[in-house]
Amino acid sequence: MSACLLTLNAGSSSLKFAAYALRAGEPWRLARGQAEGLKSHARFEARLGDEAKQKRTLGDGGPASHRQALDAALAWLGEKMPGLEVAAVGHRVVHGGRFFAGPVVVTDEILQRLRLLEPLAPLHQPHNLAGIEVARQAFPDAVHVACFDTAFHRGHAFAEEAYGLPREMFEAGIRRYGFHGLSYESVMRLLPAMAPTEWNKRVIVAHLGNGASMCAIQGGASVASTMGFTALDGLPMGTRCGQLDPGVLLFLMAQRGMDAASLTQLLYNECGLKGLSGISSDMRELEASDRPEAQEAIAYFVGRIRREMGALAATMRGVDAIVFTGGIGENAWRIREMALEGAEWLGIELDPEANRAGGPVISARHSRVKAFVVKTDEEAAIARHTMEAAGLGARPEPRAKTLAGEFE
Ligand SMILES: Nc1ncnc2c1ncn2[C@@H]1O[C@H](COP(=O)(O)OP(=O)(O)O)[C@@H](O)[C@H]1O
Ligand SMILES: CC(=O)OP(=O)(O)O
Ligand SMILES: [Mg+2]
Repeated sequence: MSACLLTLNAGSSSLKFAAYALRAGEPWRLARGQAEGLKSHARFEARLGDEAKQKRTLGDGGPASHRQALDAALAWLGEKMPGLEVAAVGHRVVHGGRFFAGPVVVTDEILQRLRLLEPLAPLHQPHNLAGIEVARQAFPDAVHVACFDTAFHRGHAFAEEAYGLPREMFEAGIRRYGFHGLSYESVMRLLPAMAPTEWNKRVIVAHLGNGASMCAIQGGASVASTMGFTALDGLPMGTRCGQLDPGVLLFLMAQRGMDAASLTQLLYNECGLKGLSGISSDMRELEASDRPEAQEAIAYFVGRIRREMGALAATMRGVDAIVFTGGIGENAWRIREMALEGAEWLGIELDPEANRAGGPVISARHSRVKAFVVKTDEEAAIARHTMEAAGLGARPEPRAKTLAGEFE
């Protein structure tokens, strides 16, 4: 088998992977798979070429670790693609901090720098970096490339990047970074074919997965994100709180004696859909439940999407297209319907039938603002960056900005 490229994408509830052939400057997908539902009911599914998808539970069908998921992915690749010659591995790394504004070839020194950011993305960064370590051992001759979720947002204006904190803290790197950048890049690559006149005007993309954020994109560039310094801010998520009054944290510390470790556990693992419903972090389980707590959790999730839609539209002085993506955004038509209910004031009118059918166009024909469902392909974004950074494609090396580390 000729040389190929692998991608690894550890999300907070999933591990997605793919294998690509290297053809004429573009990655050509050979196989893809994922372990998902890692926090509730872990399942593994994968497909080689046009073969039927293979599906099974992972472990005992309850929660599973990212390490179990990675072992299953590498075992499946070894079995289905024997003699696989891996020239490069592209890794999704959620936080690039101030250090990295573009993809970078991984070295020991870079790994060390990325480890400093683990406290800023505890649900992701440790798994991203563990994936790099395991893959470097499994494929020692391959070039390993880190591709960052934060990179797409690095051009924000000061007013979008800063918090209302003393200036010295901004300079020290305490600022809004934004995440899900690889997903937004992937959506923006697919959107021109669907929205030839709108894609480079004012677009709001809602990435609704286990992690969830929204992004204002103008002229093809990110101008604002609902996520900030960490992937806790903005929308509520599977187990994360979303936007929160910092006074709540002061109260919990002073009155309930909570420390950094217990607050980290609370805010990252026990809040959001799971905390509000007391049932599950998984939207499918909440949609299937008739308990009022499940419906209230969904109402809170949708209400915050509506608020952020208004806020991002205000940032861009209007909106021309809205896009839903991510596990929930692509599959949950009820959530899209609720999120766009009453959005005529913004110029958005839904076509309920098209929305139920899954789009890709879900706005009514006469709607001034167009609405779409776009299937994100973070793996393809990682593969393209990796080809370039590893020098395997036709295009030149991307700029990789390395700055001094404030968190050291
Ligand atoms: N058919 C569906 N209907 C409703 N929600 C769905 C559906 N399929 C997936 N989801 C939801 O998508 C979320 C996972 O999104 P995903 O983007 O795969 O996760 P991650 O953020 O870990 O990458 C879960 O809340 C899951 O319930
Ligand atoms: C940044 C983030 O929240 O990612 P995910 O949605 O994959 O958990
Ligand atoms: Mg994800």
